[in-house]
Formats: sequence, C-alpha cells, structure tokens
Amino acid sequence: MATKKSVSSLKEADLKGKRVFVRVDLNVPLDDNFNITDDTRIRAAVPTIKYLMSHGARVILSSHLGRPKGVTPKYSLKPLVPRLSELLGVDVKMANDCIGVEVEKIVAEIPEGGVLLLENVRFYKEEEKNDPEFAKKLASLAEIYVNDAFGTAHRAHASTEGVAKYLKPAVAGFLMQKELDYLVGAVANPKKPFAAIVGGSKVSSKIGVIESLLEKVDLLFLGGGMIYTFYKAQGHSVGSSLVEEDKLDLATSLIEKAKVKGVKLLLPADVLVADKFAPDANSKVVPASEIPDGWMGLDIGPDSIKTFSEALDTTKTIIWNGPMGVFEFEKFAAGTEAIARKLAELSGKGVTTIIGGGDSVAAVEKAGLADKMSHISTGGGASLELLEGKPLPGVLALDDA
Ligand SMILES: Nc1ncnc2c1ncn2[C@@H]1O[C@H](COP(=O)(O)OP(=O)(O)OP(=O)(O)O)[C@@H](O)[C@H]1O
Ligand SMILES: O=C(O)[C@H](O)COP(=O)(O)O
Repeated sequence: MATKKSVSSLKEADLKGKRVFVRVDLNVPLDDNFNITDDTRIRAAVPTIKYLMSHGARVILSSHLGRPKGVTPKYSLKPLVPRLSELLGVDVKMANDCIGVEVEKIVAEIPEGGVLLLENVRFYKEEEKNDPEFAKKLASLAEIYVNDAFGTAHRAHASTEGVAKYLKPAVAGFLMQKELDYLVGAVANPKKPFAAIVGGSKVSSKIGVIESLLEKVDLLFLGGGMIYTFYKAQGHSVGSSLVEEDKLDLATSLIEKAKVKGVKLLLPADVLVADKFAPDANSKVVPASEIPDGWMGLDIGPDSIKTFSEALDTTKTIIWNGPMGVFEFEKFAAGTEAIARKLAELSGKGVTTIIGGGDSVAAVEKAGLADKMSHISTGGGASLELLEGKPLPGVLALDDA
C-alpha cells in the first residue's frame, strides 16, 4: 500500500501569532433550506483548529463545497459558520471571497486564537486547474500551510497541492495524519489475520481496491451487488441481479489471484432476493448460486451473515468498504447492519476496525455505531485511491517528516 513518505506534523510548527492557512474539507451535505444534514466533516476538522487556536495562531480556513461553476450563492460556505462557531467556542468570521485586497484586510485583523473562514475556493476555476498564480495568492495570505483536508487529498488543486509550493512550512493536520496512520499504516503493517470486506454496487469501481488488498490480506469477504458478476462467471443462475457482463473474466481472474496468493475468499452462500428493486418488494432467502428468474439479490442472507461473522472472529485487523446490500431499503439492510454490529463488537475486543469511506460509513452511522470503530474515514474517493495504493497529491505536496 505504498503511498507516501511520512509527512511533517503540525506539532513541529512554531505557531504563536502566525497566520496559518488551513485547508479543510467542509464539503458537507446541506438540505434545500441550507441546514447541515451531516456535520461529521466539520467535527473532524475541529481538533486541528482548536490546537492552532490554543497555540495563538491566526487561523484562516479554506474549503470547497460542492462543484460550483463560478460564483454560485447556493454553494456559499456561510451556512456552516454557526455550527463551526458552536463547535469551536468562538465567533468564526466569514470573508466574502478567498483572495484579494478585502480578504487581506480581514486577515490582518484576525486576533491571536481567532478564526476566519474564506468563501468557497471553487468559486474560482483556477482552484481546480491548480493555477500557480491563484495558488500564490492563497499562499500570500499566510505564513504556514496546514492541510487537514483528507477528503480532498486525491485532488491536485491550488488549495490542496499548489499552495504547498509557495507556503512553507507545509504540514499535515491531525485529521490528515490519523487517516494516513490507519489507511496507510494499519494496512501496511496490520495485526494479523487481516481481513478486508468489500461491497458496494459494482465490481468495476472496486477492481483497484480488490487487487491491491489481495496483496495484503489473509481473508477477503465480498458482498453487495458485485457478487453476482462473480456467481455468473462461475456459471450460476443470478436471475435479474446486477451483473457486469464485461467483467466476467475479471471476476474469474480475481478468484484465481486470491487462490495463488493464498487469500481465503468468502462469497455469501445465501442471499435475500427481491421481485423488484423497491423498498416494498417481496423477498425470500435463496442459495446465492440458484437465484430464480425474475428475482434479484439485494442483500446477503442469514447463513452468510453467520459464516462471515464467525470468520471475522478469527481476525485482528478489518478494513471495510462498501455495503453488503441495498441498505437504503430497510428490508435489505440486515446484512450491512449485521456486519456493522460485528465490527463494533470486535473493536471492543481489541480488533482494529477501519471503515474506508463512502456508503459503508453512512451505514455505520445509520446504525449508530460510528464511535465504536477504530477509524472511520472522512474521505470517499480519497480513501479508495489510497487503498488502491495511489499516491495522494495533497499528501505528496507536504514537507517530509
Ligand atoms: N445487491 C445489490 N444490488 C444493487 N445495488 C446494491 C446491492 N448491494 C449494494 N448496492 C448498492 O451499492 C451502493 C454503494 O455502492 P458503491 O460502489 O458506491 O459503494 P461505496 O464504496 O460504499 O460508496 P462510494 O463509491 O460512495 O465510496 C449502495 O447505494 C447500495 O444500495
Ligand atoms: O466529497 C468528497 O469526496 C471531497 O470533498 C471531494 O469532492 P470532489 O469529488 O467534488 O472533488
């Protein structure tokens, strides 16, 4: 899982009175009334910001929200200010822009321990283009760069990568460090046996992750929609389950690769099938290899839950990415919830449990088990890329430790 040299830490920086540009990932979901529907990423950014405040830094926060094309009021970061202020226990000031003379004036007025939030950095197209002039303008606001935006570390943008060339020291925040410790450190040097659970809808989006994890793990559990491509490849009837016809050979080769590597591959033996893709579909449990015509597999079955749970009992490190079924429909959420509960239970027994981003995080949160896991990643795309063994530009740009 090679990705990066170790990065320089925030703790090594001299912060008193310094203007610190902190890239955070405050890309949180908002409803139509601009209420925050999940504040996880804001809470995750707090430890670094509080540390900076308590060490007398003048904190300049920068983030994106959504994927705006130019200045788009709907994507303003303003709705985040009250929650951020509440969590930090200070009045967070907000600038109407992220560069320029007006911003420079406001920056000059930040007191020691004070916090300023810049407006959505993606209001400038130069951000995503990683434009050097734009990066220099961002850099000119501060004396130190801290990147704590793990969720955006797979993007080589001006505020995540470019700015680190012009603003030194350029160091990792605590959230970034924690994500790397778990998603790189624990995965590279796991307590063994090491298991990966990979689910989600399609095998095509998880090929890189599965291939990379096959180099590391002792056990690999597969669930979700992708398993039907594996079953079809083995000549079984899959009814109208989700199948990627062009990935049948790939599925066969992944099974072969697991054998060659000595990785125990576990596919669910029974599944819960539905007569339509809907929350109120009729359902029944059938062997995964004998799905009747007109039925589709939408969750793993009770025997599989039992087998998976027993096999997980033998492990010391578990990484999970992707739900076991269509957990958004209550009727087909049991498999995903059972795995979440199993991991929570094992965490309590000293097993390292890592939830690698995306929908499995949503499932763990829905089950109210988030605080039980060793680590829950705040990055969807970033954690996938890291698990695939790709280097993250936002991490590479930081100073070496
Ligand atoms: N048997 C199934 N048939 C169809 N869809 C399924 C099945 N099992 C799970 N899914 C769907 O897969 C989706 C998640 O798949 P995805 O590949 O996006 O997973 P993820 O890695 O957790 O998320 P992300 O890609 O956002 O990081 C969920 O919306 C879920 O409903
Ligand atoms: O939500 C995310 O995955 C990050 O904030 C990155 O957002 P992006 O996919 O729009 O670059």
